[in-house]
Amino acid sequence: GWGYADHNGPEKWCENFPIANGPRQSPIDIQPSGASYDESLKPLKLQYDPSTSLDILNNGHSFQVTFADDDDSSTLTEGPISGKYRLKQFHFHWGASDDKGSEHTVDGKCYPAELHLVHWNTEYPSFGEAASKPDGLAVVGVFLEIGADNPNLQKLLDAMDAIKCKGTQTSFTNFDPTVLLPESLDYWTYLGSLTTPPLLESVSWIVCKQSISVSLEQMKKFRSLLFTAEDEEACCMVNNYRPPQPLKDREVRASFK
Ligand SMILES: NS(=O)(=O)c1ccc(-n2ccn(-c3ccc(F)cc3F)c2=O)cc1
Ligand SMILES: [Zn+2]
Repeated sequence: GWGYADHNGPEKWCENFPIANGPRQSPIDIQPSGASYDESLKPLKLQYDPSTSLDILNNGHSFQVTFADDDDSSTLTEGPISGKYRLKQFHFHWGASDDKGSEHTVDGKCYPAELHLVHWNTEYPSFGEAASKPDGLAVVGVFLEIGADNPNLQKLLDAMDAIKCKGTQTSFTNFDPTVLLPESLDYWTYLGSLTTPPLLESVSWIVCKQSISVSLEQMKKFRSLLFTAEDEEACCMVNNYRPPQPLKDREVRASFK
């Protein structure tokens, strides 16, 4: 299966997923000077109900917190999108060292990690249906920057001992992902794709300009997770990011001046 190693990583994905070379692939390098301020863009409206958080899982590519999405308890509205999108899961991408790890970059600057909050358009009957539609998904991206210990990450970090290996999961309830958002919700937005296979071109990307902090010790905890299952030779879960892809015929809009 696909992964992030030399034999199965981003440069090889096109062999099984030809859309990897498609017209609206993600991530991209965001160049603020090339983004156009759009006064019609609304502030993001994120309304999350902590009782919808279900569990935390190591899926062999990242760790993700999954949410109950059978009603409109946790939604994203306004921003660059029309209609209502339900939160399905959030996860992270990170590096083996602090000089890399994010998927989006800003004028070529990499961050040590990037958070993705994945939502699907309730116009469609399910996540799976929405994932194949050009306006089916909306992902909010938040950069993590090395700094002070971030207490809002602690609950996630404490759960990591229980999900060290691929295929492990544990209950993860009463978590409000709002605590992971930066104080300013200024954002860049563009039309893109999932950044891992199946690389579907169904994502309205919303990348926050402001980052949140993560300490060096907290990053070490992320890097203690494993790509591998219990019965396999251990391989640290690091560098689980796709590099920036060609912008091609797309514009990036900014919600701020
Ligand atoms: N990194 S990201 O762009 O936020 C990202 C990358 C990949 C996924 N992803 C992987 C498999 N799926 C998926 C799961 C169930 C389904 F029915 C359809 C999917 F595409 C998915 O949404 C979800 C989010
Ligand atoms: Zn992601």
